[in-house]
Amino acid sequence: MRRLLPYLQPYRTRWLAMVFVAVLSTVATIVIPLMTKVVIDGPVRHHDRTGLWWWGTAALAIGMSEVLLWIVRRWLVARATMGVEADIRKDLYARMQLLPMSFHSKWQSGQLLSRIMNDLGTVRRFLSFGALFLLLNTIQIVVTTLILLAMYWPLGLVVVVSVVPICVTVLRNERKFTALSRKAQDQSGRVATHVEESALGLRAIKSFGREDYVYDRFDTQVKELYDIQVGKVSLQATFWTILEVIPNVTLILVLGLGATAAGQGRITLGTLVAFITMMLSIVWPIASMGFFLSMTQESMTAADRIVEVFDAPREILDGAGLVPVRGGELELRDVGYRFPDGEKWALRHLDLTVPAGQTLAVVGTTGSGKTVLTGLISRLYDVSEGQVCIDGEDVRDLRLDELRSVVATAFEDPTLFSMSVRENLTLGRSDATEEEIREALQVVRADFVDDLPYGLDTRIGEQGMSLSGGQRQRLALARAVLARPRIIVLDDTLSALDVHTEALVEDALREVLVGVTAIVVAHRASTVMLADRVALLQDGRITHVGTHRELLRTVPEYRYLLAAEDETAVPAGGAR
Ligand SMILES: Nc1ncnc2c1ncn2[C@@H]1O[C@H](COP(=O)(O)OP(=O)(O)OP(=O)(O)O)[C@@H](O)[C@H]1O
Repeated sequence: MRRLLPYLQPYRTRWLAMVFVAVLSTVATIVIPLMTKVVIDGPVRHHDRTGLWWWGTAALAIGMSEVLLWIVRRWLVARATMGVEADIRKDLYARMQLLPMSFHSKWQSGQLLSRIMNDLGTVRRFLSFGALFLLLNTIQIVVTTLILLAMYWPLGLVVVVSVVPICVTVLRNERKFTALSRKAQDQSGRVATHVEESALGLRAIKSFGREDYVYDRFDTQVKELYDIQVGKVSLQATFWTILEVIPNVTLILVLGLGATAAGQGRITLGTLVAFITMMLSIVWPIASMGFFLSMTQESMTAADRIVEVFDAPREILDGAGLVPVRGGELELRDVGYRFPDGEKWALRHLDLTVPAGQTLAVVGTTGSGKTVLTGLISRLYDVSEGQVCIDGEDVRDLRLDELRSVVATAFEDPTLFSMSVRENLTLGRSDATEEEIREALQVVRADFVDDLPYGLDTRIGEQGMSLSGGQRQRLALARAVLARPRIIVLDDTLSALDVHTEALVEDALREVLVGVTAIVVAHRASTVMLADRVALLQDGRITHVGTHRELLRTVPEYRYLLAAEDETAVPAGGAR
């Protein structure tokens, strides 16, 4: 929580104004019973009508100003804390964008969602009224108790003694409650993950008719959340009850002892009335402390969860250098990569050079490390050993924004965002002209865009679901082409296209690849033909590099991998 407090800094004037106004209204709350004492022991006792009017009017004025102060406080609350929530949320989001792929593959997306939405809301509620009431209630309880002690110490002592079991209860339950809060927050993250996954994977669930199975799993998760919440409420119920009962029992004692003392003339009637009124005025602050203390604990665990995201190591740090303005030669020097938790090397001892303007195809069995290799170029992952260099500069020494504007990647599984086709396309280059967008669409043969209801301005659904796999791949490819990179990385980007569309896109790509350094992950001979050379990746190692013809002639594994192409040739030959 302390770590999040600096976010209050820009709003400190409003926040302090809010606290000041609230403290003033608490002062009014405390003063009114004191006035009662003065009225009873003064004007009422002495039948002084004028004095009664004066004091009555003064009490009314203080009461009215208390109301006004409450209104002002409520008005200030939103202004003081909504901004804090928005600022933390923006920073948290920015942080999530900076965190490496290894972080995102470890963390469930629902956990991030629940932290950025629920936990932040909890912290904001605490900052806007939880912390405030904790402070106000404490001030009110302490000041009132001191006044009570000063008015008639034996009765004041009764009030002080009654605070002891309250403190004991709070301390005893605090740790249990904190643990339960954390459990509940983590579990609600898991529930959010489940909802998100099943919404995204609805097609697979429906096609296998496994709605019941998914529902049962969800039910188990929700039941667990329910049990934790009920546990939390039971615990709260115990200590809230104690906090409710103790001040009321104390009140009964004060009434009895106070009446006796007044009867014996040890205190005035005014003191007794003021005493009881003041005692009544702290019943709610004491009783509500349970609520505000649990709110504090909840928001502290929520703040912990938020800070965990801020504290996750960035790993992939910005370099200082600019990408040299040269052709874009790409070089892998003894590169190795191992996933942080992985035992096996995904890639090892990779030595490759792609001269500027040339295209290298990477062919390999599934799981051989092709995608990992493509991710190393734009530093989605950092090499575990060796170096990836562009024009002789280690990519880790370059500024990330520079690097990523020079290298464009299109993935096999294209991600399109819930925005217009145009916005999706210009993600890598926001200043692209209409003509350039059209050219890029022409390269990938995405004529279907003109048939969309609003053309380029059509908003495509979540993850572009309203488009076919091949259409999505072509848009992702157009996005990479439009970025006009010096180095283009295509990770099996044509896999979802039919043979004819693929051939058309390849023809156009051939033109795009002129003058651009490219790495093209390929499964089909026709795509391999785009490249000047081919590298065969086997089990994380490059075993052969050469032209397509050379490898076809000399490497049986390579022939085997592209065998599907030969088979497609057979029926054609057979038909002839
Ligand atoms: N996040 C991860 N953590 C640990 N291992 C991973 C992770 N992602 C991938 N791997 C492993 O790394 C290896 C290489 O994966 P990669 O995705 O690069 O294969 P690929 O050659 O692109 O396969 P495909 O052709 O099927 O896409 C695989 O053995 C895979 O299981």
